[in-house]
Amino acid sequence: MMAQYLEIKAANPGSLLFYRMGDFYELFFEDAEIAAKALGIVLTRRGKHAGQDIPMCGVPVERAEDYLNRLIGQGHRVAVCEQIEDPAEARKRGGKSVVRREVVRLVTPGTITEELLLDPARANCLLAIARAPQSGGDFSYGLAAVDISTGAFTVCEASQTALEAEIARLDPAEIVAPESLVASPGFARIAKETQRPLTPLGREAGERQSAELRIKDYFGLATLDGLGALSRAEIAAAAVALFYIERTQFGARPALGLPSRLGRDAHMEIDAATRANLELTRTLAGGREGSLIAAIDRTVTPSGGRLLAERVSAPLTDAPAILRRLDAAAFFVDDPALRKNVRAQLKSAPDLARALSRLALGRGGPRDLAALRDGLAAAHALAETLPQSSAALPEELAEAGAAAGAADPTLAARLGSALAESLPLHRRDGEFIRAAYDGALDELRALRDESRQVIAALQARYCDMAETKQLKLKHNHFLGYFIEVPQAQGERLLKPPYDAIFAHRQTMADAMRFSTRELAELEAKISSAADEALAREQTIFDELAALLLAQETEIKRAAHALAAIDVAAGLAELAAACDWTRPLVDDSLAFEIEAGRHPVVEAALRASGRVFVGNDCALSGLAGRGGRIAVVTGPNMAGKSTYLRQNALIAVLAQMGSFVPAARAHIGVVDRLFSRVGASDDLARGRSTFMVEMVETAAILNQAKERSLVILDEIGRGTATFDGLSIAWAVMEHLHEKNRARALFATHFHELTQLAKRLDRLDNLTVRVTDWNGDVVFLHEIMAGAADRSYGIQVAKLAGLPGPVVERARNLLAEFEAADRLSHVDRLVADLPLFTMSFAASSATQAPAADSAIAQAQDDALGEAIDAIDPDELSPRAAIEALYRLKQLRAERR
Ligand SMILES: Nc1ncnc2c1ncn2[C@@H]1O[C@H](COP(=O)(O)OP(=O)(O)OP(=O)(O)O)[C@@H](O)[C@H]1O
Repeated sequence: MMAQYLEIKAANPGSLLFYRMGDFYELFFEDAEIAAKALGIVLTRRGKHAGQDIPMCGVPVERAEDYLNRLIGQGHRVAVCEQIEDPAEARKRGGKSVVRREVVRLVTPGTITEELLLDPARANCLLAIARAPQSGGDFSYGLAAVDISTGAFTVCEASQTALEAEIARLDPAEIVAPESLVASPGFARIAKETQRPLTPLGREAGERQSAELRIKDYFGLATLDGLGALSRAEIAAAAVALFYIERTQFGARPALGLPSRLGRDAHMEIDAATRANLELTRTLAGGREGSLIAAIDRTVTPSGGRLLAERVSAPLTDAPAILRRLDAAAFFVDDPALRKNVRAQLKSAPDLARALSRLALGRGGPRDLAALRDGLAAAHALAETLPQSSAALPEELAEAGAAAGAADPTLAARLGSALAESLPLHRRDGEFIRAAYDGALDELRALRDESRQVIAALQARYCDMAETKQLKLKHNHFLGYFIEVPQAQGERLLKPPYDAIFAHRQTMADAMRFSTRELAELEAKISSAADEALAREQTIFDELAALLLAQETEIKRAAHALAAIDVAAGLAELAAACDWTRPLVDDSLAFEIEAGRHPVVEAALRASGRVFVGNDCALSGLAGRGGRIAVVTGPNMAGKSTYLRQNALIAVLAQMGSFVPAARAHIGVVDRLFSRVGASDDLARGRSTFMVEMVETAAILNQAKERSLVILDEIGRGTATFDGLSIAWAVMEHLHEKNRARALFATHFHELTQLAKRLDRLDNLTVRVTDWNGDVVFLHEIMAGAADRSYGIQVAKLAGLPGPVVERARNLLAEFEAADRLSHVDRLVADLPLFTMSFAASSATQAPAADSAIAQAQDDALGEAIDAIDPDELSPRAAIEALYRLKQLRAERR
């Protein structure tokens, strides 16, 4: 057995091996040590290998999902190895034969389908990445995102700079990529930053020649033309995803939809840092509570919740598409009665897509059939309810309504008549088909049950025959049916004439057990009828599953339609309950918010009986001229960060197709959102607060454009005052002159407000506070102008700093203010050349540090170019071209 174990283990490196032995999955050697620690279960020893004890631990098969869940949650992968023959078969081959076993599945974070292992509110995305060289020496990355639990399959393409943001949008549970890509320095850095499990795949996964073939083969297509114009990188990524799925599922084929392509610019680009800062789908601490999604989620189905999360993560950039979604939400806002009705119907709709996927993988159970029964019934009911509205249905809902009714309406009824009232978890337990559904099954069950009744009646007869009233008929797994009598009676039955009828089976401490030929015959009849009934039920299960899978496309469409209706109705519910308004979204550079609020802070304040003060924001600009920048000054705790974030969130909400928390909002589509908010150390990655801040600021200055929205909170505060002020100053000039993005900039450097004198698209805003008996009172109102002072000392007093410290600080402040820092700044504003001029001068003479940064980038480019060459795949001509390119890169380096 150990030889077999070691062979299977060697064939599945990188995974913990769950080795099936009877009712347990056992783990051995290092696997046992890892699992025992991870699961908190007992580590034992069994036998010896190479003279050493073999560490071992095990988990019962019945509870394996629970343990798998915990292992996957901790980032492990598990190979599940089953017995694939009956132990009796093995015995026939000889006493020492080992039961045949095979790994039937690799369980990895990105390929799970079990309800217990999945988060109902989140998609479980497996992300495959591949890259293809482009003319000019750059690379293009293909990303294929597959959710096996629902069959969703999308592909898109990204440049090196956009790759990180795309990964953050997809929020994968696991990333897979060909080994050669994982080893390349540029990719390795990005992959590490994502902190997601990364699985490198062997050379065959990324082979370009076979990529198209793999996709055609999986989907039974003659050509890929029907999928739209997929790029080479996208085809490669899709093929990598399919390669990995086939490898982990061992022949079982998840019911995947055809890969659908997302245009490069279809979504607002939001990098990982901005997502984290704005707490879109989880808070900085990592939880859902307190995030934007938690504040706006009013959906009533798991798939609706997942679609909403997907939309929050990927706001659209196409104004007509945004309007379509807004129309759907507005329709439900305007018809509260219909909304209520629709939401009530949705509540009874279980997770159609996930149940269907489990069935397709052969992992479904009776409850998945029931989910399809209820889900399809709800879908048909909704398809009938929607058109009953008095107003015309908006396009999105009309399409969803039609899709909801697309699956064969007899399916739900068929399942309804087939399935029993209460259902077991596993199909192997049987008893899930209703009586009178299938004649053959009814007969087998009757045979089994009649024999059981005959047995029950036997007890009285055997009492007479054995001349005792103390005889009982019992059943256990080991003996089957047997007769039990007390010891003294048993002794009697061992003797004639009784021994001719009663055959001794077992002697217990105070009882004896017997059998009879009649009992054995009846037992055989029961068990064969029970076995046959169970087999018949399995056949019926397979027939029902096949019927459902034949309608796979229609059911998936219905599932998606339910989710879309749920999202629209949920957003309408939110808008109505919280008094949100429909934003005006177009292709201008507008950004006009009236009385905007922060959805999460407002909800928190409301919960404690306080009111959020709405604030306006005007950043509109003209194409070619760029948007406006607002510099917000004001005391600590006044509400600057809240104001900055709320405006970014309003843009996200509007572009995902939601109403917004404002009295009025006009937003010209934002194509990239950047935020640098709050300070957070990233010691795990070896970066200080200031370094993180500068890296994120650098990304913004290098990438923001006219259509971007930029939120900068207290840039430069993590270093010495004048360094910080100088950096903040230069950053603002760059934003105004070069990036020209719409931007909000909160700062404690009051000196920066002077810049409004020189930069025409810059406005100063401040948050109103009043001084009441020496204490600061926050009014949270944003108004034009600059703060006269920081009130830092008053806030420190509020926070409970000891009185003498506060007093001393007051005196020091008075002295510092006397030193008159401001007048110095006034001079600066008048004297310093504007950024554009200094920029022109400085780009002529590159600083040495910049030189070395460029050289470093060129080294990287050279390295990447070498990495991209796959000698086995090069034609002679491509080889020559590659050589020229390398020489050229080297020449540039000199
Ligand atoms: N518009 C508002 N209406 C009501 N309360 C608000 C509003 N804005 C902010 N607050 C309250 O003020 C608190 C502080 O806000 P915020 O963190 O935005 O201040 P800040 O000016 O950025 O402070 P600091 O400069 O110290 O970072 C919030 O937690 C919230 O309770």
